[in-house]
Amino acid sequence: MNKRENDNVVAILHPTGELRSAGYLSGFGNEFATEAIEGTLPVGQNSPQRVAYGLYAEQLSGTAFTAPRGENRRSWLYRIRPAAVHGTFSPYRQANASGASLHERFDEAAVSPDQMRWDPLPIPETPVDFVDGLYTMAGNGGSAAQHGVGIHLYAANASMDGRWFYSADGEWLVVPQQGRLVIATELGVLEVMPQEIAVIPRGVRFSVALPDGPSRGYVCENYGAMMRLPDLGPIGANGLANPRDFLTPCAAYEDREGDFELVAKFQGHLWRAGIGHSPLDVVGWHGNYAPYKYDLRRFNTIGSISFDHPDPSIFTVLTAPSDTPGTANMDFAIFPPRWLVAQHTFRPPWFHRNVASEFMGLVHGAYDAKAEGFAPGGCSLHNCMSGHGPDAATFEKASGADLSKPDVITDTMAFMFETRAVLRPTVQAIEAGHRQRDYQACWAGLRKHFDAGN
Ligand SMILES: O=C(O)Cc1cc(O)ccc1O
Ligand SMILES: [Fe+2]
Repeated sequence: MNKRENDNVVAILHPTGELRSAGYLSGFGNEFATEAIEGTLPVGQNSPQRVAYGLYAEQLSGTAFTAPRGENRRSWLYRIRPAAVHGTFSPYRQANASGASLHERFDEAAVSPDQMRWDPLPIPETPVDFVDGLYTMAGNGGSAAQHGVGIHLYAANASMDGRWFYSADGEWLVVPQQGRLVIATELGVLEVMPQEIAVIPRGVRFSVALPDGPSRGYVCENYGAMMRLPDLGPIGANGLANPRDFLTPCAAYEDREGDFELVAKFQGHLWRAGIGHSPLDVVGWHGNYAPYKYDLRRFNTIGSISFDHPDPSIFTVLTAPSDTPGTANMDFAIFPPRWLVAQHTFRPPWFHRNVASEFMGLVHGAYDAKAEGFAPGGCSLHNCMSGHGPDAATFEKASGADLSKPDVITDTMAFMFETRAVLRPTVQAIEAGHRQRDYQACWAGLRKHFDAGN
């Protein structure tokens, strides 16, 4: 058999021990086929008696075997050792000085209807990698219930070295805010910059390297049905996030042995097991269950060209359905640079209350509803029916703006994890030193303008 390395594979194992990107395949949820060594993938079947090059065949199922064809997600992996090969798991406690922890305990504090906001999570002063730097902010539902989300932040300054992580509890939407991430997964390597996102399916093992040093960002762990592109309705066949801009990595593997560690998130708890080899040993794979990345700057933003500010659903990048049609378990929406041209309209986001709950973050620049206090890396929580909207400074400015001219918002990238169920902040989030306890003051300056005679 011809054992030639695939020409598309730039480098498998970098001298520093890091896997490097071998390129990408384009499209959302496609049936992909990719091999780092030509001749790896069996032809016309999935599980031959003997796989090429002495590899093992292994199926990775992300949906029920019997899920309808349009929903069914699975991939076949051809690997050096099956995923079953590792030691026994014992409870794992994150190593960091700050006490930050990743968990699923959303019932430890009464959830108040207060609007809440936080400054960016401080970067650690001692070496902390992505796993040890994860910090759960809020969530609902859980892995046992298979619906809801966990919302986490990460702040890290060290690359994961000799260890890999996976979550059996949900898929991970990673939104870096500071620092590039090299996410080396079983199915290939994703390089993700701020203003890009990565999605790692439930169960896929990965490590995170930080080539730019101190890094920070957001994670939405989706316990429910997998995220997908929203339907476009009357928008038509194109627009918002276009499928071809989603990139899935080409196969890349390493054949590495040592005294390593596998960390799992399973039913809300972290576990560790010894593993004698790198689990990133998949030489080829095919299927439609795979990690992907997307550049948020490719989003085709659509808005009002007549009057009134549209509902933010127009900004949906990805949506994860619930059992109720039209009511998502979670939506991921962004607020990218755009023109504001609406006439006789208050152009920024309006004051509102929402049956859904809104967790917002800021990747870059400033957000058009908040003149001050919402910093890149910070976050806010506006829960079910809690009033919110532009702060007083934004209201005053926009109420007096000259609407004869279009206004362009540049240098911005805010986002929202919007959920059907109330987002319950964790005790560590409520008590955090970086929580802005005076957040409500941003609306206190909204003066009474009422004049019945006018
Ligand atoms: O609350 C927010 O800032 C998010 C938001 C933005 C918008 O343009 C319309 C509604 C909405 O909830
Ligand atoms: Fe809102």
